[in-house]
Amino acid sequence: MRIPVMEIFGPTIQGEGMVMGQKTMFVRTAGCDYSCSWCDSKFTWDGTGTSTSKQPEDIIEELIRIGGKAFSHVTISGGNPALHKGIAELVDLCHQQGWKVAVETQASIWQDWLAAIDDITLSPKPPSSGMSTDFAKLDFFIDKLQNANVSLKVVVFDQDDFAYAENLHQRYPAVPFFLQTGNEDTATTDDTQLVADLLQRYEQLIDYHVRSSVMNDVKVLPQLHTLVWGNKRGV
Ligand SMILES: C[S@@+](CC[C@H](N)C(=O)[O-])C[C@H]1O[C@@H](n2cnc3c(N)ncnc32)[C@H](O)[C@@H]1O
Ligand SMILES: Nc1nc2[nH]cc(C(=O)O)c2c(=O)[nH]1
Ligand code: SF4
Ligand SMILES: [Mg+2]
Repeated sequence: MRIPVMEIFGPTIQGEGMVMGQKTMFVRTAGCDYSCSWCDSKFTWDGTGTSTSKQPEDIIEELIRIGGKAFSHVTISGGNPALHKGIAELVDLCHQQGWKVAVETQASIWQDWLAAIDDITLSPKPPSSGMSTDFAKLDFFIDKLQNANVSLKVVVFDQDDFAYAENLHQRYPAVPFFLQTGNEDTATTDDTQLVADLLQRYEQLIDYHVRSSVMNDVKVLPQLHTLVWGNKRGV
């Protein structure tokens, strides 16, 4: 079954969340059921980008053509990869190659192939995104993935977002939890200014975190790839 693909790139490092620093290839799918105000990948859903419909076998071929033998891990992101049933086959083919597979999704649409993923990041959206969380759906995800390597990652822009994250962590205390700095300017090419702003936001987030009495087992991380490469695509 075909998958609409926006870009395939790597090897690079996973710049976010539970496996930050892991060398990985990326497959970025097209389309999203959300429209977050601050989405750093709007081109996957706002009509400004072009996708190509690809068979899973062709994606494997392209991964090998681009990455050679210099990787053992593939991250599927988007958009929302969970829009696409064809990813089941892609995951199987990656596993046959001996590669591990990670997925990034906002936990709004369930697919049975999610249970086969090695590193699953669920990233529910805080108030600043303009989206609202269906907690019944999220409960279903967490229940289905209770034996999987799953984590929650919340991007925080302000105090309301932090309060949302606190509430979420208290709802699922056993799930590894990551806070992530929000990038407010996803268009700028002034990397010096961007990095200064991001580090200031990271410090602000650490400040919320260390003062909270309910986030003691939570990890607070920057978006590493934006610190290294700014808003550049395909890294
Ligand atoms: C582009 S999304 C694609 C996967 C999926 N749609 C999701 O949101 O989880 C990948 C990750 O980037 C995060 N993200 C998007 N825009 C961001 C921004 N401006 N600053 C920081 N993180 C951002 C999302 O919250 C998500 O965790
Ligand atoms: N290096 C790097 N790490 C990432 N982690 C999550 C990403 C994403 O856009 O989903 C991403 C990305 O685009 N690049
Ligand atoms: S859910 Fe993810 S891809 Fe979709 S709009 Fe939000 S951040 Fe962007
Ligand atoms: Mg990204």
